[in-house]
Amino acid sequence: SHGWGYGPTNGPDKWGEEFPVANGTRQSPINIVPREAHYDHTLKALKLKYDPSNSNGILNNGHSFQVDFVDDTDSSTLTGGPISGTYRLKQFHFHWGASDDRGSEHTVNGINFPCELHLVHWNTKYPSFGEAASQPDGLAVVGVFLKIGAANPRLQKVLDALDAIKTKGKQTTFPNFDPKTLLPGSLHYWTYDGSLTTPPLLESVTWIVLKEPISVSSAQMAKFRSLLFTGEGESPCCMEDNYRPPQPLKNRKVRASFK
Ligand SMILES: CCN[C@H]1CN(CCOC)S(=O)(=O)c2sc(S(N)(=O)=O)cc21
Ligand SMILES: [Zn+2]
Repeated sequence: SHGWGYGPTNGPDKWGEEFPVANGTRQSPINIVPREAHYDHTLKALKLKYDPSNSNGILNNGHSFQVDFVDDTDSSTLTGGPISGTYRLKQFHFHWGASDDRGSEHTVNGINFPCELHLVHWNTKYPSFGEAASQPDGLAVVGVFLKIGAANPRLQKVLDALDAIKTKGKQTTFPNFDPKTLLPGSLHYWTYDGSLTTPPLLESVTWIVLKEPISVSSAQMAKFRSLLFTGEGESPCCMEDNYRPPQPLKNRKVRASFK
C-alpha cells in the first residue's frame, strides 16, 4: 500500500480517497487575486519573534525537508497579524518544482513561483501542537514566495545542509538558525482561512501569505532538487514538484493588510 505523495498514482488528485476533507470548504492553497482582496484596516502588523537558539534539526520527511524548532517555551512566536493570542514556531519547510516555472502552492493572478517557504506555528491556547492541528484556529502558517534572481546567501545556509539528508528519514542537527533572515523587507500580507496543503489536509490553518518574495538563484533551486523522495537503497526519485495546486475558493474572502 503506497502512502500519499506527488506522483501520478498517489498525488493531489488521489488524496481525497483517503482524506475526504480534500474536497472541503476551506482547502489550501488558493490562487490569490490581489484586485479581489479586501483591504482590512483592522488587521494588525505581523509580529514575528524568533530565537535562533530554538532551531534544532533538519529532516528529510519524504515529502519535503523541514527545519524543526524547540517549541516548549514562547521564545519563537507569531503574534499580531490576523490572529489573536500567541502561536509558537514549530517548523519551516518548502515546496518547489521540477523546473523554475512552477513549484509554489499559492499563486498570484495565476502566476506560479519556483518555490514557497512555509513557517508553521501553533496556537498556545491548546496544550500541544497535535491538539492544535485539529482545531479551526489551531495553526498559522506564514507563506513566503521565492522568485528567481540573485543567489540568496541566507538560504544557502539551509541548502548546504541538504547533502546530509539526501534520502527519506535522514536528519541532522541544525543549530543557531534565525528564520527571520529568510523574510522579505515588507511584512505586508494576504490572509484567509484554509488548511494544511498536505495530508491530513486539516482545516485548521490561518494562512498569512507575504506579498513580497525573497530571491533564489536557479543554481540554488537545483540544490532543492538534489534531494530524494525515496529512502536509502530504494530506486532514487528526485524530490521536486512537491506542491498541491490551487483549490476552490468557495465561500471565502481574502483580506489584505495593505492598500
Ligand atoms: C509532510 C507533512 N506535512 C504536514 C505535517 N504536519 C501536519 C501534522 O498533522 C497532525 S504540519 O502541521 O507540520 C504541516 S504544515 C503543512 S503546510 N504545507 O500546509 O504548511 C503541512 C504539514
Ligand atoms: Zn507547506
